[in-house]
Amino acid sequence: MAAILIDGKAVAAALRQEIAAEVASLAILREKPGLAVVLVGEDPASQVYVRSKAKQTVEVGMASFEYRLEAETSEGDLLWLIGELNANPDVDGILVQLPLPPQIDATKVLRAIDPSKDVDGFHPTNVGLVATGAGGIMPCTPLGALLLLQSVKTDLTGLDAVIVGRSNIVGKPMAQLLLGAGCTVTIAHSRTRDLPALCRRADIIVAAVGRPEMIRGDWIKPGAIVIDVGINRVGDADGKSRLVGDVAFAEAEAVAGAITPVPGGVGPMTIACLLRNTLTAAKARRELD
Ligand SMILES: Nc1nc(=O)c2c([nH]1)NC[C@@H]1CN(c3ccc(C(=O)N[C@@H](CCC(=O)O)C(=O)O)cc3)C=[N+]21
Repeated sequence: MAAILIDGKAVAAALRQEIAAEVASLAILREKPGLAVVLVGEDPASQVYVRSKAKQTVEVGMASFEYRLEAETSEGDLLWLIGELNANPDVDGILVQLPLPPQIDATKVLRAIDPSKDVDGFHPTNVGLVATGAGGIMPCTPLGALLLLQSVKTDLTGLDAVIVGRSNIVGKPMAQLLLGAGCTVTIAHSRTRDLPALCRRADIIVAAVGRPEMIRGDWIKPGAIVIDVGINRVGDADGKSRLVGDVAFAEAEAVAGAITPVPGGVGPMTIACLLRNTLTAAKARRELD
């Protein structure tokens, strides 16, 4: 039996519609929510993401503020801009696109963002609030992955989840969200012994390692739900490039119960969740929560 294909594009579009409706009703009473995106340097992939973030922000009825700074921008100048955005009442959410150039300490920059405007959920205050189940802003990619899981199975209680990858951006916060949803969570990484055997026990696999097609079909328990967070650009034999995930999709699809594609899986959800976090932050700042 072939796997259910989890359509991230469709789930994200439905989520954006809900957000747009709520933004419209909110905007009757108050200023519309605003999202500021800061890009340092000219990384082409980052430029594509920033452009689609701005477009979708406007589409749901929010204000979009874009800041494109040259690659040589100093840490001090970036910190100054963040101070301005923290103080600007039209800005509800601030996102500083990662990675940052080497002269800038990303940790320092992320800590400078007002936690109530930290729509990426990367500030230690939000990390701590989410980890203790005390609220806080959830990071967009793990939140999107969780919503995709719940789109095929509403109750995840008691399921064995294996997350492959231990990054602060995906692996660790994903573990917190799955714990919160009642899963038994294992975080695997490059030093894990016998990763294939560990994965074979999982009801849920979340792949977030950034290695093209590393997770093979025979690592997957029949019927398991597979969420592929990886976005890897690889060169084809004919010289063209294409996007693949961290999961060998064709093999995995034959075994899994449900699986996300790349592209069209977690990626679109990341942006939809960014908009959701911006709306949540805007409501909190307007004391409508
Ligand atoms: N502070 C910060 N927050 C981020 O959330 C953040 C970041 N920095 N730096 C870069 C990564 C990457 N990221 C993506 C968002 C959407 C897609 C996406 O929509 N991808 C499409 C395909 C896009 C394509 O064709 O290239 C898809 O998977 O279907 C991908 C990647 C957010 N990031």
